[in-house]
Amino acid sequence: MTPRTALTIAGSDSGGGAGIQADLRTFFANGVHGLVALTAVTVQNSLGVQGFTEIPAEVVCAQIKAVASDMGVDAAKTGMLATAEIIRSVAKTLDELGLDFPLVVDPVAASMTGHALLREDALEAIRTELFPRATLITPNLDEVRLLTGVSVVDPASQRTAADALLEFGSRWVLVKGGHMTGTEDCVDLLSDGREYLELTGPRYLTENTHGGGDTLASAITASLAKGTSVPDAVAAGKKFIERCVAESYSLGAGVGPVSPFWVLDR
Ligand SMILES: Nc1ncnc2c1ncn2[C@@H]1O[C@H](COP(=O)(O)OP(=O)(O)O)[C@@H](O)[C@H]1O
Ligand SMILES: Cc1ncc(COP(=O)(O)O)c(N)n1
Repeated sequence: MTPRTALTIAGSDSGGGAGIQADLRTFFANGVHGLVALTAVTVQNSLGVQGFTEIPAEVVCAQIKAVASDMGVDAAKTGMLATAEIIRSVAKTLDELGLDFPLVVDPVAASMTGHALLREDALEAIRTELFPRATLITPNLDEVRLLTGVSVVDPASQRTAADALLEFGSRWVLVKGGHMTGTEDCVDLLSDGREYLELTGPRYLTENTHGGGDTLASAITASLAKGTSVPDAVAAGKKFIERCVAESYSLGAGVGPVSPFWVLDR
């Protein structure tokens, strides 16, 4: 049977733990066919990002159009978008395609090692060009602070942040709580402004969470590609990432990747 398709518009991680590498293995693990529009080539390993080169915006858009016109896209996600020009061109291309599929926007600004993955002022372009077109946005707490100025430290400020982010025009927001310190559990808050759903899971004691945000967003995108509702897709994604964090591993001298290998024993 032909599987559903999910498109990732994102950068390559030479270390294989984040970016399109994480997206493709997550799509595979969740039974959807992965399509790719590459935005940038990063030079990175477990210690950080040494640099990146962006792909010309017209080539990014040509990749999207090539797969959409021939194979069809059931859901899409964006990760590292590198420049404001790429962001504006992707938004225009999605409009030209009619955007008749769910879009998950992970507003990736920097790697977890603190290295910029966006040229200056490009986060503002994600906010104005992509958030209004998004079914769901999935910022982490650093991105929440950059986008809204809200520092999330507890459930009340997480809710304030969700409300502030929804003002930017996405249908749903997931405020990820992985970086909330001093909490026993990892709580992500999903909201559309009417419902506020807390997704709570254990916090595993590991430093090896490289690629966690990409893996969560692509697991959600895979479920959306199969026609699942946003709350159910996010709940399934949270369960998936939890297991990937639990089974993460050390590789290199720095931060190791989350791991979807457990699906092979399912
Ligand atoms: N130590 C951990 N144990 C369990 N789940 C985690 C852990 N760290 C992050 N997560 C989960 O992984 C996902 C990614 O979260 P987060 O770390 O906040 O974002 P990002 O990877 O984009 O920085 C979230 O669902 C979060 O709850
Ligand atoms: C190409 C690419 N995309 C995304 C990330 C973010 O992942 P993380 O926050 O785990 O470093 C990354 N490091 N590289």
